[in-house]
Amino acid sequence: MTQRQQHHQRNQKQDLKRRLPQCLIIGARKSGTSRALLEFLSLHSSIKAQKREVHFFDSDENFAKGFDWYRQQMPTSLLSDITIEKTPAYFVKDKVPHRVHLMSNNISLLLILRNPVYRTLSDYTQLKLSRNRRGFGYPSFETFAFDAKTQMVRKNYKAIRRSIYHRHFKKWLKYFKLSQIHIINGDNFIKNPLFEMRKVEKFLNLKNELTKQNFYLNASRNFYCMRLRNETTKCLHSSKGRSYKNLSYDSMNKLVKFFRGHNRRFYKLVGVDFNWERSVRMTLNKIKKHANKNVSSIKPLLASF
Ligand SMILES: Nc1ncnc2c1ncn2[C@@H]1O[C@H](COP(=O)(O)OS(=O)(=O)O)[C@@H](OP(=O)(O)O)[C@H]1O
Repeated sequence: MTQRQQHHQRNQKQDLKRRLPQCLIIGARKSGTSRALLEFLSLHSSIKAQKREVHFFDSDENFAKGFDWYRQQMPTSLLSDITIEKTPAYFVKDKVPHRVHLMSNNISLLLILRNPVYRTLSDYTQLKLSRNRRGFGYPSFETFAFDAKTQMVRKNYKAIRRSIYHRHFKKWLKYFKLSQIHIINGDNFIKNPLFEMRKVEKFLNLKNELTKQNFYLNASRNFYCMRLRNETTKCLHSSKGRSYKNLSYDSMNKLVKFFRGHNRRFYKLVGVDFNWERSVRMTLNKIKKHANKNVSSIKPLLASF
């Protein structure tokens, strides 16, 4: 090693510290935030990610511990790296945007959003399976989502409320410029992760490192998995990429109609039309073809049922 290289290595070591994140993945829950986006981003050599959800900004108890405590939760990084933390609950919790702004007003924010109908079903399925695992039964999706008397969509059901994106997004726009928030189309991200990851690299001013070699479509999972640097492969946990069971055409259609206006308001806020209704309508049309109008299993987008 030359003297210059030794000097450079010494400087780099001294530079290695725990730093507050310069980028946050703020959500949304069940959109690919927790694993897919963070794992795919971590393939980049300049990304230093805390893999655990720290829940700093949404928990009063953690926030009271202060920014220095938060910094200590981060992995070590070089000055040239980008430290990232993700907690999907950040997107929907009222206090969070202000608290993030107190830490940094020029932070970069990543928000991955799926079609709200699929996100809602995914949210319900997650809660149902976790109750079932503990040996409890769980009421049907319709019991939660539709008023027993009127059969109208219950906007206060948590899984629905979390999918009314414009309401949550408005709170972020009070503190941050639209240009600071990069929205990833979660449905596209499932189908073509490289395309979406390249846009993320650009947004974060990272050099373009990710290539098609990093991703491959796993036939049995019907989802993209990663090829790591040491030539091994890694898919996400089997709890990611589930099928949603037993939703009728009418229930699904009711959800599509409910979200129509909310989606339009969101498109207007961000200046992008995500065309969510079109993609879910394609699923609906497939369901219609089933004689009994019952969906035995939906696996959106990549797989057919
Ligand atoms: N490559 C790949 N492999 C597996 N799963 C993928 C992938 N890309 C995106 N997704 C989608 O990620 C959804 C889970 O989202 P999150 O990780 O944000 O869920 S959580 O909020 O942390 O529980 C998960 O939701 P479900 O399909 O409902 O299980 C997936 O649709």
